[in-house]
Amino acid sequence: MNRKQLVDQIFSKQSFLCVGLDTDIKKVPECLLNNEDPIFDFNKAIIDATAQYCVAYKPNLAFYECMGVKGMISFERTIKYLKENYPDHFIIADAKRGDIGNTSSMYARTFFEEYDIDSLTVAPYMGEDSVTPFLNYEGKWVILLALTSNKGSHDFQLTADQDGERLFEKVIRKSQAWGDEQNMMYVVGATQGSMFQDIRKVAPNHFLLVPGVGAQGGSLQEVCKYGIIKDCGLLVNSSRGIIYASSGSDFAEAAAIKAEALQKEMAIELNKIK
Ligand SMILES: O=C(O)c1cc(=O)[nH]c(=O)n1[C@@H]1O[C@H](COP(=O)(O)O)[C@@H](O)[C@H]1O
Repeated sequence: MNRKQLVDQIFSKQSFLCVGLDTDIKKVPECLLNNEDPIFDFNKAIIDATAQYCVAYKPNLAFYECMGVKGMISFERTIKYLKENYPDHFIIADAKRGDIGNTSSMYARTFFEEYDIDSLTVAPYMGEDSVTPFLNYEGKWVILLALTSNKGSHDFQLTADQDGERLFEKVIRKSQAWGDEQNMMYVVGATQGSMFQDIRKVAPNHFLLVPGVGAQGGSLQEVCKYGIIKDCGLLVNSSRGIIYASSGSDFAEAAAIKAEALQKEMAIELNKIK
């Protein structure tokens, strides 16, 4: 999916919500546990209930890989279901990959050829040759970790060099020589608040994937105040806050209510940039 198609979806649906499919078998409601593939059935119900309120889905690979082959089958079925039934939704494989060039090429083949997913989260730590193999695919996106939502983001990402440039700024500045605004986004945690001002100084036009609203306590209003741009430039993710809104048999309806509430707030923010 290219940037224009993503932006068209955002404005037509009045939403820049990404629903995180962090599906933990230990949190799947009891009513599904005797099914043959409870993870897929849970995802399918969540997708059907929330699709009208969001523009993207982000399955996090950790939640599938931890179940071995069975988990990967649930992942593959989820991707296939999305592509067949909701082809306009942007799909993010949250796998945080990145390795020496020939290994990154294999990761790229996995997610962009075998699964044919729109985008992949990538860790920048190993530098240019670990990232560029992901950028050779027309219509596919690298989503590079820049300033993450967790406490540990302070350990390295905020450290400045002798010229005062912080590591997350260096990542964003240098990586702009590898990809562009049409094939590269950055991850910036919603918990970073006013730091979005600093992000927009180095990446004024790039799309940002913003996890951390909901369970991690980030503020959508604050993210928008400092981070929104003319064509929106934001995909805001919530996982647990939506998919585990209820642990009962009404889990899908409860997820829809949470997703709709976020979509309504997003519509207000989009109205401000019209
Ligand atoms: O790359 C990510 O998506 C990510 C980056 C980051 O800085 N913080 C972060 O929480 N994430 C992911 O975003 C999701 C957040 O989930 P919730 O906190 O349940 O909404 C998880 O899948 C995390 O792995």
